[in-house]
Amino acid sequence: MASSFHTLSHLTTKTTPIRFSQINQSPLKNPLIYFPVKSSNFPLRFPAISISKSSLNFTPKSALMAKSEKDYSNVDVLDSEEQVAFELAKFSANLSDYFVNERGAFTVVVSGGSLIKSLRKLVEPPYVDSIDWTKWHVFWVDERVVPKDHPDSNYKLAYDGFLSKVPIPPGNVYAINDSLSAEGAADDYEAGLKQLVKTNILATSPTSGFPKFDVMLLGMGPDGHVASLFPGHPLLKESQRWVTSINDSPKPPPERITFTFPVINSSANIALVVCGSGKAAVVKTALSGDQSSDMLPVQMVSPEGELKWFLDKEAAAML
Ligand SMILES: O=C1O[C@H](COP(=O)(O)O)[C@@H](O)[C@H](O)[C@H]1O
Repeated sequence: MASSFHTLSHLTTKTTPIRFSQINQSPLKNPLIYFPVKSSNFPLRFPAISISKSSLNFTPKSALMAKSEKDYSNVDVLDSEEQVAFELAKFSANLSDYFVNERGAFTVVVSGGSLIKSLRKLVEPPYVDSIDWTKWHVFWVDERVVPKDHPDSNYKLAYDGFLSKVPIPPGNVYAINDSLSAEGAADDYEAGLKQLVKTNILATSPTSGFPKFDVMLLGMGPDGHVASLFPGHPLLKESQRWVTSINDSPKPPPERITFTFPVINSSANIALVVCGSGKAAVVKTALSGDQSSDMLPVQMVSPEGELKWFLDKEAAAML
């Protein structure tokens, strides 16, 4: 199925999304090399986690640890959300340099919600000037099926807070086709991703066969949802599709599309960015390794590559 992306004609943009077929697909330097990059220099490290996911027939690396073996080495607790934003910018810029150098492109997946505000330091010096934005390819881990100028649109949120401020080529911004139904938009987005795999902009994981993005920058809801994958929802078990639709999202608006867990967990790098006291209890449950706790979607995030949590003090208060 041919894929399409809508042009946002009513906005004057530096980064207007266009149809997949219009993308300038220049050959990549080294399309097959994907290495997770270990970030460093984060101020505070905890000793770490063990999480049970056996109830979902899912065996994350952490589940292989002994129960008592806590390892919080991938959890960074920063003094404030401002510090989180600084560290997230440093993390993203380092990965950008690495992947642009290795393969001539950088595939970045963003969520909606509070994450976008935490990207604000990327659009300030030194990063705004030092990053090779022309090599960025931007995707959404989930999107609400609303027009792109609607207040609920994750595209609009990212455009207003981030994309409008950096010179990413318009053809490298992959928004949904908002003229389709949720199901149609999910099919269309998946077809678009498959097209990008064919042109080596997007790699696939040799292990899973699913697309392997260089980095996913994800938020988490107060109920532990990530992307539009909500607690107890059957979509948590989706194992075939790359992108799927949901018509009964418990958080409005109800109609959305979302990447599935096999795609999320094929990533080379994932940053989970969580701030505020309202999420402290879920952070504690997610990182506690409490075998008796009900499964939270965030506990199913277990990438092939690296997972790093960025927490402010408030979100980490119950650890
Ligand atoms: O509905 C959504 O919510 C989550 C979490 O949002 P936050 O504002 O609590 O950080 C977000 O990650 C997702 O992309 C969005 O569609």
